[in-house]
Amino acid sequence: MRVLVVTAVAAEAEAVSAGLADPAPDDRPASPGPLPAPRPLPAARPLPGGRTVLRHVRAGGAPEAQGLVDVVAGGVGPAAAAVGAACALAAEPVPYDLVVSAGIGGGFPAHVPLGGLVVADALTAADLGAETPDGYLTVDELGFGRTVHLPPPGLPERLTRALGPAAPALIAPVLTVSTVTGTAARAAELAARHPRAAAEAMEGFGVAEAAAAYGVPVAEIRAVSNAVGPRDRAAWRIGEALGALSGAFRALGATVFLEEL
Ligand SMILES: O=C(O)c1cccc(C(=O)CC[C@H]2O[C@@H](n3cnc4c(=O)[nH]cnc43)[C@H](O)[C@@H]2O)c1
Repeated sequence: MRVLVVTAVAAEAEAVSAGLADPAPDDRPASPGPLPAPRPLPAARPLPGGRTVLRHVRAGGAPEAQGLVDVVAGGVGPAAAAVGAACALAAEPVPYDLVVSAGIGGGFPAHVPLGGLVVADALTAADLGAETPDGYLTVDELGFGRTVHLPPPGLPERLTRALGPAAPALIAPVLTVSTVTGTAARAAELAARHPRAAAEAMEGFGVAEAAAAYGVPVAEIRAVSNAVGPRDRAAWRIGEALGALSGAFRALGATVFLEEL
């Protein structure tokens, strides 16, 4: 497996990397072993915009057969994320098997608690469309573009199984927004339009657009740092969410990312 993980900010990339580099707990299924600590990509392949790739390689075998997870902080928002993901995809001579959008996110409290994990079964652009006198229209309804990318069938379930009971995750749509929801009215509007959505973040759909352009499957994993609703920055539990993100990638790095998906 060759996996590209795209986060928004460096703190998220470091949390993912820390999880990947951490030994798996004893009660996990036997695996070839944890991915070792990351090393920076060779300077010959820097990414534009000062983006850095953290590379985790499974030791042994020929270079082209090695399991590999690259982690890059692409930037905040769908546009930066799409650029970051596309640059990383373009820089890698051997194609990736999977691109994962990962990071912290807002959770819809009816579905997921703070610190909880969501594995997306749909990566949905929730504000890519037009307001009309008759309501909101998505770009698909307007007749151009798309607003939803889906992971391969069964992948969210396999990822969730690999997370295991220590890091239980909900499988549900994750919304991508360009503006963090900050009012109850906006939260209610999004929930009415996307009743199954469990989380919102700002990058998944952008990462998915880049992955689709390269013909690579996509997934999204979010650790909930705050509730979607009235803005209360003091109530954000960023440390807890980053810890949950590390835990998730600790489990995935020890098992599923080393196998065929
Ligand atoms: O301040 C910090 O220490 C810090 C550490 C890590 C990450 C952050 C971020 O602010 C990351 C921004 C990132 O988080 C996603 N996010 C989180 N909550 C929401 C939300 O309610 N609605 C939308 N997006 C959210 C988003 O993907 C941002 O890119 C700070």
